[in-house]
Amino acid sequence: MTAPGTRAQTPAEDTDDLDVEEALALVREGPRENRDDGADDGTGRPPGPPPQPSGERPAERHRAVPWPRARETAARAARTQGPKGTGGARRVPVSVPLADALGLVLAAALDALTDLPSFDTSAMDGWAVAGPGPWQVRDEGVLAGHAQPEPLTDGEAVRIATGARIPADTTAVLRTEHGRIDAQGRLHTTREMLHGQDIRPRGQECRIGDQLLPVGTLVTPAVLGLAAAAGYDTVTVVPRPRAEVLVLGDELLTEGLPHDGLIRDALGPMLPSWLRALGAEVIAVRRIGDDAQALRKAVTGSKADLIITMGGTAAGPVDHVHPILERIGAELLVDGVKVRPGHPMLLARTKDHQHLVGLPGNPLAAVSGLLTLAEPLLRTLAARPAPEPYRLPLREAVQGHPYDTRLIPVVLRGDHAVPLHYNGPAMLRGIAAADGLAVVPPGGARQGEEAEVLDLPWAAAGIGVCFT
Ligand SMILES: Nc1nc2c(c(=O)[nH]1)N[C@H]1C(S)=C(S)[C@@H](COP(=O)(O)OP(=O)(O)OC[C@H]3O[C@@H](n4cnc5c(N)ncnc54)[C@H](O)[C@@H]3O)O[C@H]1N2
Ligand code: MOO
Repeated sequence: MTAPGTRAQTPAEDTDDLDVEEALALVREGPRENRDDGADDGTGRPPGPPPQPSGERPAERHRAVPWPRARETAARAARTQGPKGTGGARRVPVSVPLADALGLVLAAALDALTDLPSFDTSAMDGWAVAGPGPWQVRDEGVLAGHAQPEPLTDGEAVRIATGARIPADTTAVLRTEHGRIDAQGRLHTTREMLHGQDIRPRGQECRIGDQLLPVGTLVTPAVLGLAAAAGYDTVTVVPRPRAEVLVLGDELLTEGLPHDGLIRDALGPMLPSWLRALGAEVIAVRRIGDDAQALRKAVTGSKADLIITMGGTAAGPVDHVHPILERIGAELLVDGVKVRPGHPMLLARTKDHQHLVGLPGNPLAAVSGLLTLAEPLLRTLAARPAPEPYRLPLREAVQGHPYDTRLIPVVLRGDHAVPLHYNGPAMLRGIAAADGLAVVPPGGARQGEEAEVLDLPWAAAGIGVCFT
């Protein structure tokens, strides 16, 4: 690996960060016409037969789908009949207390349960007055939250607080700063007054039964506030999809320093909170090791909507994910994706209303799988709106993979995406500092060229907001 100081001047290719397989694929880049399997890679370039990069199962290149198609497949897999307006989400709506609704999506329209305001109310601190001044001021004032005050008679005024009920026959509210009391105790206005001034009439914002927000609205803090104001204690929402995480690999330690060929599990601490940020409820995290029977039992016994496995997707002696899926008769919907890192990722339907996303074990490859397959699937299950795609110019050139999309950690600086180094499949150093991932098409991107950017859930929303 090159010392960090020498990297600043280099384009964000980092061939030295690539695994052997990726690096070989790069040097073996053939002419575009010699592309592999005839599949559309979303670039509009003509397909052709592939060279076989080393370390790849031959059959995999034929099954691997282009990155955009993998995302569409994952979104579609979750789409069946669901509440109208929720984009086909299949979950049965639930009623939850407002405190638990943040980040969920409304499965029933938010119709006002009351007029808002529900009574004529003062918009300002001052005096409620009746008729033209000067006015005789009552001794007793009117505060917010109190019972209906006595009606005013013409020429009478009463001290009133913002939000208090307006006495019957009030013609206007005079603000404190616009009134003057003379020596006889009479109230005068220092400004011209309009009839109805600073009175919020009942129903000004909505009438009972008005639709305030449609089905499909994401529940934000502001939506919670509106729902409360409109009289709701609970709202009807699409429930969080339930996710179960299966951590594979005998080499993983849960604490302490790596030793004797054992390494720290980096995905166990990362995935559950990331899944929650993507809208899931994580119902279990199980450590399976490299035990095929335990994996089978965990998969067949799971009650989750989405099972996520981490590791074991490739063709090694203890890579049990493919064999187990085959044995239980799961339907492979995506078996390899033309994306680096992460190409061995997979998506399977394990049974009705249950899917499994197999993330590769290399940590950045797992992130790639999470954003490529789990994100669209969870988003559709949760009926969340798809993020609006956006593109930014790259501050540095990024060398591409010859045939596959690359996902490169970037920080956003001004109007540019700055590619980060340490973006190799086994590295988390780049992504831990990143605001997003740039989507670099096959063949790469020049300096200044625009690339799509996938936001990381916490980059825009703030860490406290997105992990609810
Ligand atoms: N013959 C082939 N070998 C490999 C291929 C291939 O296509 N053919 N693909 C390579 C690529 S690319 C990747 S990515 C990995 C994917 O491998 P698996 O999904 O089977 O993952 P493992 O072999 O279990 O682990 C790979 C790597 O990641 C480490 N790992 C696993 N889990 C964790 C974790 N929770 N925290 C931190 N690190 C983890 C594991 O120790 C390995 O070093 O396969 C290549 N090989
Ligand atoms: O190239 Mo793998 O998919 O390490 O990421």
